[in-house]
Amino acid sequence: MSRSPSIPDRPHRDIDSDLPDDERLEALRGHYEDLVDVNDQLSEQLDDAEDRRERLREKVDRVERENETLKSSSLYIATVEDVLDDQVIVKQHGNNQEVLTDVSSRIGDRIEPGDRVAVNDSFAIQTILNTETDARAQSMEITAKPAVTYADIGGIDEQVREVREAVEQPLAEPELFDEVGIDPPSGVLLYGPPGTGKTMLAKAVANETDATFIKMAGSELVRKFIGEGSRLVRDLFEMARERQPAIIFIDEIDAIASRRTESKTSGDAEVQRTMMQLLSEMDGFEARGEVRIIAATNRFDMLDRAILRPGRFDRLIEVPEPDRDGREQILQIHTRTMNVADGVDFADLADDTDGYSGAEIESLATEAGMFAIRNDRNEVSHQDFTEALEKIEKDDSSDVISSAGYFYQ
Ligand SMILES: Nc1ncnc2c1ncn2[C@@H]1O[C@H](COP(=O)(O)OP(=O)(O)OP(=O)(O)O)[C@@H](O)[C@H]1O
Repeated sequence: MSRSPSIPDRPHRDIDSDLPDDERLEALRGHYEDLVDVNDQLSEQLDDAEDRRERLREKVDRVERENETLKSSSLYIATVEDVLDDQVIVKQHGNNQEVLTDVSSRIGDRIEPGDRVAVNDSFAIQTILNTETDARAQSMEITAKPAVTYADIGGIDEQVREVREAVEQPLAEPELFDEVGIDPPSGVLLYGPPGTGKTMLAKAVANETDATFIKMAGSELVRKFIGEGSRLVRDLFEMARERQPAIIFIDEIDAIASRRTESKTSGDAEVQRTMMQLLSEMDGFEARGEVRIIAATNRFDMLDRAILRPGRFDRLIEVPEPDRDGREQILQIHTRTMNVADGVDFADLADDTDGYSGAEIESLATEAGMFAIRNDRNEVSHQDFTEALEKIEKDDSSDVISSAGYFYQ
């Protein structure tokens, strides 16, 4: 930018009043010319200043437009690896590319190794991500005290008993384990077909022990938050420690802990890293602490055996499809708040729902209620249930039911 021109001195002339008139007139004319000269210089400077102002205004407009574009364009997520004097090393998520990038003083003063940042195409850091924008908050479901109780779970009494023993007791009566001198199971793995109550079981323990329920889905870890997996696993355990007593529930654990495949794509390496992080968190875990870990899968066959070693998921509980009595119990649970007619025969319906999971029985009850509404009744009859059954069978859900067994064998 050009430097500001100096303001010309004010013209000054001593005019002796004793001078003859013609000489005084000459001197005054000279002074007048000096003044006109200074005036011209000042007007020129004024024009220059206005030009400069105009150019600055254009520059501000351009910067504002660029700023708007930056705000609305996509940015990449990266983690700060190291902070140097006026540069930082960031590692882009997903491809793990490390880049040395300049950083403005506005951001540089606040940045620390480990921070998550948003970078643009040229890796310039645009912003430091705060917890609201953090994937950690989006990837976990956190409930202070879930509403599910053991009374809401039907047909899997033996599994409820086992879960209470392996998860609830160490939280509620840790002294029992201290006195006997044994460690409770580190992690509990629930396996079985979809919709059989695995998530309900984990929630019910949290309810019973007044523990915070923190759920993370394995599939989301590797599909939705690419490049974030191992960090999120670390965050998951950290969050559980902050909020203990807590139950960590990792659903679809097979997504991060499957047996290694032959292919060595970067996606596999990422999944592998996420699993290693999970194993290392579990290995460094205080078994008698106030955080319990439950995982669930309906692909037990696919699991990497490394996660089942002692000190990891060392208590396996199979949660099967409900048997006939179980189905009757579940039907009763899911019709508790429904206006059911006297003639509804739950034993009969239990016979007709062979192969149904708890979730499917719940949909059957809802569907029966829909039939009653469609027929302008506020009471649900036995026929509503049988029609609902026919509709569900027609929708071909039976194929899904019969294939479920194959998955978790
Ligand atoms: N044993 C059960 N007793 C009562 N309701 C059940 C039972 N099993 C499943 N349900 C109903 O089905 C819904 C889904 O069950 P839940 O999420 O616990 O299944 P899941 O085994 O975790 O399934 P997924 O493997 O698909 O995650 C529950 O909200 C509940 O309404």
